[in-house]
Order: sequence, then structure tokens, then C-alpha cells
Amino acid sequence: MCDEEQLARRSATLRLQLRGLTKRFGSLVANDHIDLTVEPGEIHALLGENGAGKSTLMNMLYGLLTPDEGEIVISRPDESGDMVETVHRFDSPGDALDAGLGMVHQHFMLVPVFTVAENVILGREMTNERTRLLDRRKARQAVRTVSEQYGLQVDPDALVEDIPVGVQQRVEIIKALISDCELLILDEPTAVLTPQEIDELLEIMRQLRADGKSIVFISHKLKEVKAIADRITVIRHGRVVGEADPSASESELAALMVGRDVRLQVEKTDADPGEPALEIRDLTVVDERGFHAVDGLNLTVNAGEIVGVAGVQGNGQTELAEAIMALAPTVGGSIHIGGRELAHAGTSRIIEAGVGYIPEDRSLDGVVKEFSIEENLILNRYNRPPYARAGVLNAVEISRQAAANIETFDVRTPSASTPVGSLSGGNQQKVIVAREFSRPLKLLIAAQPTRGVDVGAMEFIHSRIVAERDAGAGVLVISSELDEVLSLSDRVAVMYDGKIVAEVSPDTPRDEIGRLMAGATVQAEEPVQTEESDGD
Ligand SMILES: Nc1ncnc2c1ncn2[C@@H]1O[C@H](COP(=O)(O)OP(=O)(O)OP(=O)(O)O)[C@@H](O)[C@H]1O
Repeated sequence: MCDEEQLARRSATLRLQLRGLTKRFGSLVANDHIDLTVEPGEIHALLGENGAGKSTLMNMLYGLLTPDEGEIVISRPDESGDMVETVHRFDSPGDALDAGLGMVHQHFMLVPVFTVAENVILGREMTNERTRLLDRRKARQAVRTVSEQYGLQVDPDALVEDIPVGVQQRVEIIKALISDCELLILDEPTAVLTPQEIDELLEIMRQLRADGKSIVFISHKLKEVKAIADRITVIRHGRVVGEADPSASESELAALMVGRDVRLQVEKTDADPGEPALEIRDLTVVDERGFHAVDGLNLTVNAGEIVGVAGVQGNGQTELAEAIMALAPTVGGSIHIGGRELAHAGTSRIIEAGVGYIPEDRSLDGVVKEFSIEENLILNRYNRPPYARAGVLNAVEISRQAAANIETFDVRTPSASTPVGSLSGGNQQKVIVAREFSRPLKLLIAAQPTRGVDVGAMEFIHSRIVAERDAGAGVLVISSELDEVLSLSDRVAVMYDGKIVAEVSPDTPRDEIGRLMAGATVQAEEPVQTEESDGD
């Protein structure tokens, strides 16, 4: 660490102590007498499996939930430098902000049609003294000042709906910093970011730390945690089970999180591809702004193989998956599934044809939050045997299957009738995966299949994807995690600017794949196949 950083850390002021913090939901103890100290100017990572209680703890800290027991204590130095403790009770996020705490949620809370500056002053008294109207000039200036101070490059006049996810996240961070936040809670901040955005965020976090801010960092990505954390606290079943050193190996951290050894590498034999399960020719998808998100794309996925799409987010991957599921308006080309043209058949016929779909946005497309787990598990087949006959639901069979899925997929829930919306994020993902895997599949479209799940669940989901392949399904994996694409795939299709620009082996060096993802063209002597050379 450089001298400047050391100096800044000495001037840091806020120490946070959680003492015996407890939260119950009915009979479920989500947080069980949690003790945690976050020192001034440290990045403190919270690790724990899905449902361990991390978000619950942070929601209490940010005034979104009221603790049943325990204390939140904030200490600051008095004039003589001695730390003085104050016990707080936060009834709202406003109380937490007043005490110097800020939080960036997994789902941003910005108004898309407002500019960055307008979003930053929402709910704040940044008004012009004379006119009493919102002072946009002052707001723009405040955004610029904070952006420059922390290297947060953001245009104050840009509309939020026009800026990438990574920049939207910076707007959330700026909002917190403008409220003089001294401790920032980042709840899985990298789950929706591209690799480059992740690097930029980690750099911003280092800047904040150098300026004496403390950060509580929640992530399932052990590499990032090791790269950035000063200290790591591990939570299991709502309790602190120990501290880990950031120099511990990923395997050691994984074992501490889930209480058993976890295989971090995907295990699979060579693929034995059969007939095409999915054939896409000259596909064009136009988004709502008239932009060709998918632009003359060709791709084949054979039965018994996993094809992974590698690409920087925003190059048409979302629209590709939606087009296959008939959820996006295609304007050209053909999609054959199992030899049949189904692009215009409608989503329910595609599902009936044996296509499983894990959508990238679980809240929007994956679950109905108000419905129970049991109901969500049959969303794709609620009107078919064995769940219904002659229009009558078979409640016994629905419950039996739900219980089996909850057990197999390790969904942490008080009961099958619990609304999915009250499950932790990772457990919601497990419900979707369980639903899609609980019938024979000919084709699986898996978009960000392990987003938000812990290392143990990731191991399980990966092994199930490989098992589907081995049972003869064609699998298309779309993931912004290059590690995931490379470890799962038998063949990697690189997507750039709405097209598959190359198909390569998963053993291709990462920097070569990175180059292709950035739009570099394939050179003739390289050991890769292009669509043209493929004979498409
Ligand atoms: N509002 C709620 N009502 C009922 N139960 C809840 C509620 N919020 C959380 N829970 C339960 O509390 C437990 C802890 O959930 P929490 O979201 O804190 O886990 P997490 O560690 O953040 O998990 P993940 O890594 O999946 O995000 C879970 O069993 C969850 O189902």
C-alpha cells in the first residue's frame, strides 16, 4: 500500500459494530446474533452461501428491516481523538444515510427517463434559494466534483436509460457519496457487470478506501473477494462461522462458505455431438429503437454438445436468447429446433417441443414473485399432466414434485408455499433451474445460468448442464462470465455486434478470445473456424 493510502486510512473516521444482530421471519432465524466490526477505511467482504443471511443483515444496517435483537453501534473520534460510540436505530434508509451509511442494491433504484444529475438530487433538498426549484446547475456541478474526486466518469446530463449498467451503478455510488456517506454497502455489485466494468469498479473501491471510506462488499465471486478485501467474514445459516484471510485459496474460501469441499472446475468427458438441435440462419432481431441487435447471425448447436456464447454484454446475446424463445420480434432469418421451423410458433409451442429456458433476468422473466415456489415450479406446465388433467390441477402431484425439487436443488426455504419473492436471490435462481431441469429436454437455452448463486450451487448447476448434454440435449450457454463459458463449453461461439464472428475451441488462449470479443477479425493462420470457413 502506498504512503498516501496509509495516510488517508489514518484519517478515516467511522467504525461500525454490529452486536448480536438478530432477525427472524416467522420461525426462520435469518440472522442469529451476528457480531461484526468494520474498521475505518477497510474493505470488509461478507461471504456466505445462498440464503445465509447477508442481504438481511445489510437491509437491517440500511434501515430497510428492523432488527428483533441487537445493536448497531457507530463510533467516531471526538476532539481529542478518542472514539465515541453511539447506538443507532434505523427506521428508514434516510436514518442510515444521516448516520453516514450508503447502499448500492443489486437492482438499481434510478428513474430511467431522468438525467444522471436529476437522479442524484431526487429526494434531496438541492434547490435554488431564490426560485425554490430544483437546482440542476448545482446538481450537475456536484456530480462533476464527486466524479472527478473518485475517478467515476459519468456525464451528468446523460439520460439514465441511455447509459450502460456499469455507469448506472456509478450513479448510485455518486448518490451515496453526495450524501456524505462514510461506509458504503455493495450487495453483489459485480453480478451484472462486464469484466471491464468489474475492473473499473474494483479501482473505484480502492479509491474510496484510500479516501478513508469503509466498504462492506458482498460477492459470490471469490477471485474478486481475494483481490480487493482487507478482511473476510463468513456467514452460514445466519451465523458468523469465522473470519478468513484474503490470501486463503479459492477452495479454502469455498469450503468455509458451504461447509464442504467444492469442485471449482467443471468435470466432463468429450462431447459426442449428434444431429442439429438448433439451427439459426441469417437471424436478424431489431430492438425497440430500430437497432439491429442481432444482425444476420448463423449458429448451430448439435444434440449432445454445449456451445457457449462468449461476448461483451450488449452485443445481441440477450436478443438472441429471446428470439430463440420467440420472445423478441425477429425480422429475418430462420430458427429450426429439432429440424422444425419454430421461430413463429409462439413460446408455449417451443417449450412443448422440449426447450428449457433459463432467462438472464430472473425477476423480469424467470419467476412470478408473488406466486409460491410450488406454483413457480410448474409455470411452464401447469395445464399438462402430471400437474393437471382435463383442466383440474393435481395438488398432490404438484406438492410431491415441489418437495422433490426443493430437496434436489437445495432451495433454502421454510416451505413450498413460500412466495418466491421472499427467497434470497440465489435461491430464486435455483427455483428456475429446478423447473427447467425437471422434464426431458432436447435443447436448453441457459442465459447467465449461475447469476447470483453460491459456489456450491454453481457446482451443482454446472454438473446438471453437463448431465443434460450427456443425455443428448443440445445446450446453448450464454454467459458474461468467460470462465463459465470456457469451462462448460465444447465449442465457443464469439459474438460481436450482433453476429457470431468466430467459433473456437474452449482451449483457445483467453487473450485471443478477448481480442475476438472486442471485434478483432480472425486471421487466416489462426486455429479457429469462421462461419464462412465452416461452410455456413
Ligand atoms: N422478507 C422476507 N420474508 C421471509 N423470509 C425472508 C425474507 N427476506 C429474507 N428471507 C429469508 O431469510 C434468509 C436469508 O436471506 P438473505 O436474502 O439474507 O440471504 P443471502 O445470504 O443474501 O442470499 P443470496 O446469496 O442468495 O442473496 C433466506 O432463507 C430467505 O428466504
